[in-house]
Amino acid sequence: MSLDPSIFGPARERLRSSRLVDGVATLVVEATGLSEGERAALEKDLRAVALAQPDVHEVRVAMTASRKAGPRLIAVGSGKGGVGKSTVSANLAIAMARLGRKVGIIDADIYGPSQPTLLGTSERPEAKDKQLIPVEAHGIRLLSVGQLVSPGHALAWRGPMASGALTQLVEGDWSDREILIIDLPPGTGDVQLSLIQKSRPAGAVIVSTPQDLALIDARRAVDLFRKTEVPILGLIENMAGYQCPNCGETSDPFGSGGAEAAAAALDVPFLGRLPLSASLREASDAGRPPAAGEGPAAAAFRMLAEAVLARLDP
Ligand SMILES: Nc1ncnc2c1ncn2[C@@H]1O[C@H](COP(=O)(O)OP(=O)(O)OP(=O)(O)O)[C@@H](O)[C@H]1O
Repeated sequence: MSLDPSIFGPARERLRSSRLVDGVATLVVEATGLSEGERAALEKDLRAVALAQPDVHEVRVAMTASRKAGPRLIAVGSGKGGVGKSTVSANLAIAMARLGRKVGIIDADIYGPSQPTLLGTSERPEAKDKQLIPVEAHGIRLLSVGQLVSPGHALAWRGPMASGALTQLVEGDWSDREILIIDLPPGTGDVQLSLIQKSRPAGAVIVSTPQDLALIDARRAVDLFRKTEVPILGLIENMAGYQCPNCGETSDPFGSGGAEAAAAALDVPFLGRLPLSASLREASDAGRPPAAGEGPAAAAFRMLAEAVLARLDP
């Protein structure tokens, strides 16, 4: 025997079967595309309706979801600008590629798209059947807002125009990629919110500097990802301590451990730190991402990449 689907109202659209045997109702529900929260709410509603039926003593709900093929997204965000989010995104992507992953990067920073500079490429993407084909650089693929507009113009964009362009980037031809890093615009406003809702990242990385102010901003980023139910893979502390250009030694003129403590207080994993380093900045500005080379910076990014991947696939 089965329950009459109409008792479930609009939720019946997701109901695939509703059997009733000896007072036990078994509901099979199609949950593709729903967030954890939406699934839980749907399950609660269905359960309540079924339990209210006279012959039902127990309800079992089975959720099924067809896994969408394609890359998994990792959003890299920061509460404010200038903390090194783009630098970290680019080098994480390259370090992951060097660990054998097929990686793409979406530069969604409408206020200052810097990935073409960081990756040293001025190539423009071609379009095939209205779909953008990402360009290749340092073993990864890239689509950037910066490739769609001339420098300095992105800033003037308003809501719908910006989100139209961002949709084009997200819907580019990423079919052969396993992982897509998305370099979000700095901050925690509406642009970030709608991009996260649209692209549904599998996880998020937050970049912060050790200064108190930036950590308050990191808290905002944490709140944004919690609100959108994106699992936070962890916090990366950037510009932590000062690396002497002569001897390579790192000192902590402003004290150390702030971000680690903040991560603990925010209840997010601490993924590691990168020192303030003149050579890192020079190489980045010149389009030579340190993660693509050898040396301490490459090793640091490799460790961060491993930490992120370990959280993504525990
Ligand atoms: N660890 C570091 N040591 C030295 N300089 C760094 C470090 N990380 C980033 N920078 C430099 O800081 C500047 C800002 O970095 P980046 O553009 O990556 O930050 P962002 O958070 O993405 O900024 P925006 O919000 O403006 O996009 C760049 O000049 C970059 O080279």
